[in-house]
Amino acid sequence: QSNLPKEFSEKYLITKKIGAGVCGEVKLAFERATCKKVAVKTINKKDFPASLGTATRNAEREIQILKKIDHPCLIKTEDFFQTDDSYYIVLELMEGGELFDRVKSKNQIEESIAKLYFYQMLKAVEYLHNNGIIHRDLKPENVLLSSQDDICVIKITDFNQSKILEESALMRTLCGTPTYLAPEVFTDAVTVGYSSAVDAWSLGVVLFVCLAGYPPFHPNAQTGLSVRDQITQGIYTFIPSKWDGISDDAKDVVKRLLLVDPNARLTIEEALHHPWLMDEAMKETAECIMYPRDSGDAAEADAAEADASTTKRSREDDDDE
Ligand SMILES: C/C(=N\NC(=N)NO)c1ccc(NC(=O)Nc2ccc(/C(C)=N/N/C(N)=N/O)cc2)cc1
Repeated sequence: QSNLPKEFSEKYLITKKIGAGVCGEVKLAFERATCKKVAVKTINKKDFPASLGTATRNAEREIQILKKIDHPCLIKTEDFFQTDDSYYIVLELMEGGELFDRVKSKNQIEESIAKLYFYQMLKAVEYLHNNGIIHRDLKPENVLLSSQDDICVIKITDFNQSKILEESALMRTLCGTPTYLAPEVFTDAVTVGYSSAVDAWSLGVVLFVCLAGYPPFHPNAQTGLSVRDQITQGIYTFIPSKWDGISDDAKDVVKRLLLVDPNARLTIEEALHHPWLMDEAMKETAECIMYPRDSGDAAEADAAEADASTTKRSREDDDDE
């Protein structure tokens, strides 16, 4: 137990390490008052001595984002603590662990399950983009599963790389008439910079890995190209043995997300309207697990239904007499 803040260790009992990240680890903890299991993500500030300022600013921004977001497929945080060398984020425990480990253990995820997870990821990222947030680090390690079952809620986590789209002077300039505007203002990296399309690309890679069990861009690809060149040239292979059993619609979504030109790439909105996602049964399942009617409402609704059917039956009996 490194030097945990006193009020933290009074409230939580930290037990074992359950996940490890680049800038910190995830531990299983119990809230002493309720014995409820939680996850605690530790973010070490000292790991970035050079850019201590950045790490602190990043963590502050991440905590600001974590407090603001509210969606069934985005991680919920319960508490925050910090010492001079670490941040402690207390989160809901996602019993199913990370999608990364699920894909590794299953090798390939069954197409209908991959579609259910992908639909939830799209809804979560749609919410982020509608709230001016770009995640920028979507990967299977940052997609958590709510249970060991295949059919479960997924939640996106780790907003360490996220950007909040603020109204900028440049954005205001670009809204005005560009009569006197120099060309480089339009083409300058800052203008073209990160857009929400980066998240669509990443989701394409995540979907590819879920369906095929191997990443589209990887070091020992037969291309002899570096991973960076494979990505910038959009060169990847659908290995037949892995993709033969997978539908053409699924392949088409991947192809349209892994387009190098961000303007040609599917947006999250467009992906949600792709034929592969026009699957009412899947959407019904997703809505049901994302927005469970709590037992009270459900019992009430069932009672009302039962009541209605008895009334109907008694009317029929009357008719029979
Ligand atoms: C149930 C279980 N394991 N079960 C077991 N018995 N394992 O032995 C389990 C549960 C959850 C996880 N992962 C998990 O919760 N990750 C995670 C990753 C990142 C972040 C955040 C906020 N990051 N923010 C930053 N700045 N990052 O750098 C939060 C959570 C792993 C295993």
